[in-house]
Parts: sequence; structure tokens; C-alpha cells
Amino acid sequence: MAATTGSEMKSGSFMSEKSAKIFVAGHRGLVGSAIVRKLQDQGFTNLVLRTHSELDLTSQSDVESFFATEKPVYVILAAAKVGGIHANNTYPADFISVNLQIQTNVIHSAYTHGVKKLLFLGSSCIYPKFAPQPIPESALLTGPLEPTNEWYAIAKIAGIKMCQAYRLQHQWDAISGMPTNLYGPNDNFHPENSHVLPALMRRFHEAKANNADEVVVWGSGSPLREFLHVDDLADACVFLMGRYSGFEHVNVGSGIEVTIKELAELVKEVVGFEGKLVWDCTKPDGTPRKLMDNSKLASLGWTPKISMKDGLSQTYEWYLENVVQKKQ
Ligand SMILES: NC(=O)C1=CN([C@@H]2O[C@H](COP(=O)(O)OP(=O)(O)OC[C@H]3O[C@@H](n4cnc5c(N)ncnc54)[C@H](OP(=O)(O)O)[C@@H]3O)[C@@H](O)[C@H]2O)C=CC1
Ligand SMILES: C[C@H]1O[C@H](OP(=O)(O)OP(=O)(O)OC[C@H]2O[C@@H](n3cnc4c(=O)[nH]c(N)nc43)[C@H](O)[C@@H]2O)[C@@H](O)[C@@H](O)C1=O
Repeated sequence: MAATTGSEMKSGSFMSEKSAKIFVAGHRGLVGSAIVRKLQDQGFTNLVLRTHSELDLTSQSDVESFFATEKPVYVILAAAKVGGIHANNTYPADFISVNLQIQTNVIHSAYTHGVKKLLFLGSSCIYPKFAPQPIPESALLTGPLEPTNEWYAIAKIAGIKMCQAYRLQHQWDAISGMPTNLYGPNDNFHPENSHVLPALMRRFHEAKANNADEVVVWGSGSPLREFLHVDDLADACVFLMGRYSGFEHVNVGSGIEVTIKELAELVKEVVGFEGKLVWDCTKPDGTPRKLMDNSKLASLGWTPKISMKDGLSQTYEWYLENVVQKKQ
């Protein structure tokens, strides 16, 4: 069989089909909600959305009936079991099984029911723990994974491979984007299960409100992480839907890399906490560094716009208005 991988870049019709039915899976999450805002800003009028309780994407029969009935033309898959280092490390069975089920059901039913194009979202944790930095797309499957999130990473790698397999066998336009660590409105601010940025924002906020002297931060503070505002990611997703039809997944990063210690100092300043930091070295550091090589996406014509300073202030304002004030 000839390997039909699709053109690396073509100007698809997506951007001109403003009334085409688009299923954004996971539309109430950090990423899905940002994608909905971006699509609406760009004039897309026919979004089909389902909450988790309306459609459980782990149910193959429910997903199948949904696609048979709704017949979306485009799909953006931003529904997944997601969490930070502690959640990934504590619930490995959930992270591998739920993600494999959601993505397998959605990708297969989307193909079967004639969806024109699908975007699958993975994560920078798909790359080997000691990948070359910045990490090019070609580093996939070249070495062992970071143990704290290998179960989630294996599911995400399977998602990329499923898109590639359907492209090869059926010439179907399924693409994959690999975002770096994200933050922004509608993030998960759970004290243990969230990612580092929302976890610290909440912890500093609560410490300030309670006049605490210190805040505990996990690990050694030395790991490096790259952060991208979710509105930039959403912009990149719409860009990829309109402009990319290649076989290989595409990294989506910011190039903005800080140590966890620097991040803690930045969040502390934005929140206005004046006490000290205490490091809990019983907690895992995870991968030492995972900076994406963004040159592929940049060469297609996309670059991020939101600075970390603006992104952090905007996210803290959102947190105050939408989490803190709603609790009062
Ligand atoms: N956050 C980050 O830093 C990063 C995220 N990503 C990727 O982006 C995508 C979205 O992540 P993010 O927005 O952060 O995650 P969130 O947890 O914020 O949102 C996930 C969404 O998926 C929905 N969902 C989960 N399970 C099911 C299910 N069984 N049936 C239906 N819906 C379900 C959730 O609904 P409900 O809340 O009702 O359960 C929620 O709306 C994921 O693929 C993730 O891997 C990639 C890199 C970094
Ligand atoms: C996006 C990516 O996110 C996950 O990987 P991660 O980047 O390691 O995730 P994280 O944000 O939880 O931690 C980043 C760093 O920060 C430190 N850290 C300090 N203090 C807190 C803290 O309070 N909470 C958390 N969560 N981490 C803390 C923590 O010890 C670590 O060194 C994947 O599992 C997977 O979900 C994935 O793909």
C-alpha cells in the first residue's frame, strides 16, 4: 500500500465554512472552552457541544449514536482525563484507560460518519524524559518516558498513531497537535490534582487571604517548564484546522521557559503574597525539562502572542472573579 500521508500544508476550506457543524469535545474544560471562544470570535456559528453528563465519551455506543445523529463536519478533540503530576502518578489506570477509550471512540466514529477533518490534542509528555532540547517532533518514540506520566503519555502516543493509521489506510484528514503546559481561564484549581500553575495561584491566594507566613511548593524547584496561554493554543488549533493536513503531529509551544522556582516567584508576585516559600522534596520533580521545538508551526506561519506577565495577571483576575467571588 502506498503511504498517502497528505500534503504538509494546504489551504483547506475550514476557515470559509463558518456554518459547518463543528463538534468541540470537552468544551467546558480549559482548552475546549478557549477553542469555543476562538471559533465564535472568528464567526463560526454551528458548534455542537455536549457536557460529560450529556455524552460520556468512554461509551462506544453513545459516541456512535451521537455521530450518527449529529453528523458533524469537523471535530476538535479536547476531551480527556487530565491532571498534574500527582494525579497522573496516583491514578495511572484511569489516565491510560479513560484516554484510550475517549480517543478511540471519537476518532473511529468521526471517521465512520464522514467527518471531513479531526484535530486530536496530545501533550508534550509524549516525548522521552531525556529528549534533546528544544524537542523536535522527530524525538517521538526515541527513548523511555517520564515515569510519573507514562500511562497518559502512552494513551496520547496511541492517539497520534491512530490519526496517522487512519490517514494511511483511509486517506482521512486526521491531524494531531501537541501542546506544552497550558494555563488560563477555566483551568482546574484543585489543590492536589491540578497542574503547577493553577495549584500555586490558589495556594498563594489562600495564604494571602489567611495571612499565612509560608507556602509549600512541591519538589526541588529546579525543573524547567514551558508555559503557553490557552488562548494562544486555541488560536493555534484553529490555524491548524485551516492550514495543516500533514501526517506528523505538530508541537505547539511558547518558547517561554522558567524553572518551577521562577514560576513560584512570578505567581507569588502576581497574587501579592509576601511570605516565604518552603520546598517539599518528598514530592516528585517529574521530567527535568521539556521545551518544545516550535519551528515547524512557526514555519507554517503561526506564533504565540500572549506574554507570561499578561497571561498570569489575566488568569488571576479570572480566578478572583470566577472562583473566589462565586464561593462567597
Ligand atoms: N492543561 C494542560 O496543561 C494541557 C492539556 N493538554 C491537552 O488538552 C486537552 C484538554 O485538556 P484540558 O482542557 O486541560 O482538560 P480539562 O480537564 O480542563 O477538560 C477536559 C474536558 O474533557 C471532558 N471529559 C473528560 N472525560 C470525559 C468523558 N468521559 N466524556 C465526556 N467528556 C469528558 C471534561 O468534562 P468534565 O469536566 O465534565 O469531566 C472536560 O470538559 C487534553 O487532551 C489534554 O491532554 C495538553 C497539554 C497541556
Ligand atoms: C502538561 C503536563 O503536565 C504534567 O506534567 P508536569 O509538567 O510535570 O506537571 P505539573 O504541572 O503537575 O508539575 C510541574 C512541576 O511543578 C512542580 N510543582 C510544584 N508545586 C506544585 C503543585 O502544587 N502542584 C503541581 N501539580 N506541581 C507542582 C512539580 O513537582 C513538577 O516539578 C503531566 O503529568 C501531564 O499532565 C502533562 O502532559
